[in-house]
Amino acid sequence: MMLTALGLMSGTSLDGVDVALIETDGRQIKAFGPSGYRRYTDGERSLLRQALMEAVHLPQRDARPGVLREAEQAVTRAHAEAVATFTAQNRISCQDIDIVGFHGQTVLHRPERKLTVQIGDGLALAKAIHIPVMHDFRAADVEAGGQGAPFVPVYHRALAQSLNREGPLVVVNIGGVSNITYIDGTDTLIACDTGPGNALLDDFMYREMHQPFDTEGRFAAQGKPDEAWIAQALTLPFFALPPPKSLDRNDFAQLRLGAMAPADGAATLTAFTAAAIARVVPLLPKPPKSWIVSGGGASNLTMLRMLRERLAPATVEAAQTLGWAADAIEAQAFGFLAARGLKGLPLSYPTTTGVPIPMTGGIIARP
Ligand SMILES: Nc1ncnc2c1ncn2[C@@H]1O[C@H](COP(=O)(O)OP(=O)(O)OP(=O)(O)O)[C@@H](O)[C@H]1O
Ligand SMILES: CC(=O)N[C@H]1[C@@H]2OC[C@@H](O2)[C@@H](O)[C@@H]1O[C@H](C)C(=O)O
Repeated sequence: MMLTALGLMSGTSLDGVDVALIETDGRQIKAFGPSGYRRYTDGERSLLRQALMEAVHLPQRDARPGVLREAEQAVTRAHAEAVATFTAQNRISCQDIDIVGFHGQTVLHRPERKLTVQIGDGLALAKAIHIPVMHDFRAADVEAGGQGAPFVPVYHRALAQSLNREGPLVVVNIGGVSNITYIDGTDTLIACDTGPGNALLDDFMYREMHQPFDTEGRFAAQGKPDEAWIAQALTLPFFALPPPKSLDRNDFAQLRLGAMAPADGAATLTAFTAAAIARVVPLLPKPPKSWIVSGGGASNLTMLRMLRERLAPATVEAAQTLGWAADAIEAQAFGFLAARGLKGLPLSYPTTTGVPIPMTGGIIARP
């Protein structure tokens, strides 16, 4: 049975809430609906930054000490507003939506402690928007011993079905953190986080240039990467680990650039993300022939150029050039995952998160 699912994603970049509608049976994509975006206000973003700092000491998934309670309420409210605006603008009635997939905001990811925390109140959201809400997608996976991330691979596989690209094909999502899905035409999906995405660069741009990000990579284009710094950073043990593996947004936040001009700093961090993605190639069964780049990083032209240099002779294409809605893919994915969760289909596999057996997940809250 086809479902109309609305996906809501608030990623590690802390920029805002992506909204996307999708028609799917959880296996195939029947149609894409519209997508939308609700930016976090400066106040919300600084509350979320405080919540990330406070979450470092969280003992368990449902604890909400200090500012975390207030941050959770803000996340829920922002999502409710995002849905209200989206449905009004697109003249969609809440009765037309079967399920909402609500990722929430990750504030801590420590799978080795069986702990991954996404704040956002599923029940309060369901009551506010009058639609059933699926949430807590990652909990069952980490509880069973999986990494709890990445979860978009099943959706990347569904998207890739419509493509005619020479395999193996990799879809790489460059958000706050980067992750890949390796698809070789067999049933086996291989996936992992690869290292930084835009988060280090965003934090650097904010500190040095008082800008939220490096628009189209124009600033980094004026600088020169410090290859010795990148080679040193790539000696961190994470990069040599085989997939599956996952990261917390702030796992590399302690890395410090040496003294260099700001443009060289931006170039170095952009090249570090590209080099960390390329570092995964020897850890895959075969070298990929085609790469498709999604997430906000696909809008960074310097990032795309650096990826092409490091992945040649493989082809590198931005998802939007294939007609995919690069910025909406993760929101679509959580709509798709909600449909899968409703049907009890696996959300994660031993080869995507390291969970011992294919695992369904998500908790449903009804209005
Ligand atoms: N026009 C642009 N030019 C350069 N970079 C951009 C542009 N638009 C977005 N970005 C980058 O993409 C980031 C947002 O990416 P995205 O929305 O994919 O992240 P996310 O969903 O929060 O992260 P994650 O996938 O880690 O959950 C911004 O913070 C910025 O670094
Ligand atoms: C714990 C968590 O929220 N991880 C995010 C983060 O952002 C990118 C990368 O790290 C990925 O592993 C994941 O998000 C995507 C949507 C995923 O699960 O596939």
